[in-house]
Amino acid sequence: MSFRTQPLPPARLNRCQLFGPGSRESLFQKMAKSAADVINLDLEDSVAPDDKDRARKNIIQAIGDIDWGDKTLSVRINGLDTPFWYRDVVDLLEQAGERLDQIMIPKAGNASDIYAVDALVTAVERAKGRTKRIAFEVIIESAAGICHVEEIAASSPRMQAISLGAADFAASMGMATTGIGGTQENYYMIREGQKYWPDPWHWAQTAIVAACRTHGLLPVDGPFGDFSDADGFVAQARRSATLGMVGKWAIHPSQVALANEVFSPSDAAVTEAREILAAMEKAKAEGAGATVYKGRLVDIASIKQAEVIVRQAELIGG
Ligand SMILES: CC(C)(COP(=O)(O)OP(=O)(O)OC[C@H]1O[C@@H](n2cnc3c(N)ncnc32)[C@H](O)[C@@H]1OP(=O)(O)O)[C@@H](O)C(=O)NCCC(=O)NCCSC(=O)C[C@H](O)C(=O)O
Ligand SMILES: [Mg+2]
Repeated sequence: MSFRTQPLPPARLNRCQLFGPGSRESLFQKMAKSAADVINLDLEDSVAPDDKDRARKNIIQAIGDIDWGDKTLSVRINGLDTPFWYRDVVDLLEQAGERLDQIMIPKAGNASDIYAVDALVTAVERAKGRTKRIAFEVIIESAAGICHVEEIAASSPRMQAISLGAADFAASMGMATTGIGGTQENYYMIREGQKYWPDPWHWAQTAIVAACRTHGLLPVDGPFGDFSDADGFVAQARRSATLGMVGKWAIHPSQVALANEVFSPSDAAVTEAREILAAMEKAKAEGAGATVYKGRLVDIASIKQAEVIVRQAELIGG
């Protein structure tokens, strides 16, 4: 273990982030009543340029008017390459109530992007005497973003989470697909005549997980575009969970329960984790650093693995 110990991420649930366009205010109440842990009201790519002003007004009003319960409430601002983002930040921070928790910064390319938003947010917070510090979540969705993911993760104390945005990422990388996440038909290997489809998002996800874990942030898998394909969504989410991601976006309400299910440890997994912790307590009391549980080795590293599952279960209330 390095001299610097690994920081824990924010202790909050982030199993599902439900998105909805800021221009479709009829969805807001339904989003608030959903089972998603995080709500992302969008000002960016799901809102047409001519609708940006109206969407901003809708969102500012809804932040105060709607009962968002105990959800994390986040607004995705426009990218720093647009003329919209500064107005998003200024209007939100000047006019929206303290219920707003987080700003999502899309298409981050390097730490300076986060620095710029931080400077503006800090100035408006001070000018308006806002008492709650707005948190940041960032989307990695470009070649530059993935190259600089570690400096982005370290860029500001406001940082809480990083997501992979598969659609823009694919475009920026020049990937030959129009799919948003999931298996890609032409990304396959052949062994003894059998096709096998590896995961083209795997390496980017792993880079995001490593950067997040190094800096105590929540790594999140982004959108899965084909909301009629529940099996495909679940397979993608399970791969992400196995790699260490804590949740996934939903771009349709049908995906919320699927994400919550995948990113909540099963009762059997929690029971097993607690049994491993108990077995290791017993081993420690007997002066041993390792023992056998259900015929397999468990040791001090197993304690940390089991604690990941138990911590998540405790957050959920299990
Ligand atoms: C995808 C949609 C446009 C589909 O909308 P719609 O045609 O209305 O869906 P349905 O008729 O199937 O809806 C069934 C009921 O569910 C309600 N509904 C629909 N969407 C939502 C929602 N997001 N939250 C809550 N409730 C929702 C409908 O009103 C129906 O209700 P009822 O009539 O009472 O039964 C739409 O789902 C949508 O706009 N989704 C979000 C799109 C979005 O925000 N996209 C941005 C994120 S993805 C992205 O940006 C890519 C990323 O950056 C990257 O680069 O990868
Ligand atoms: Mg995008």
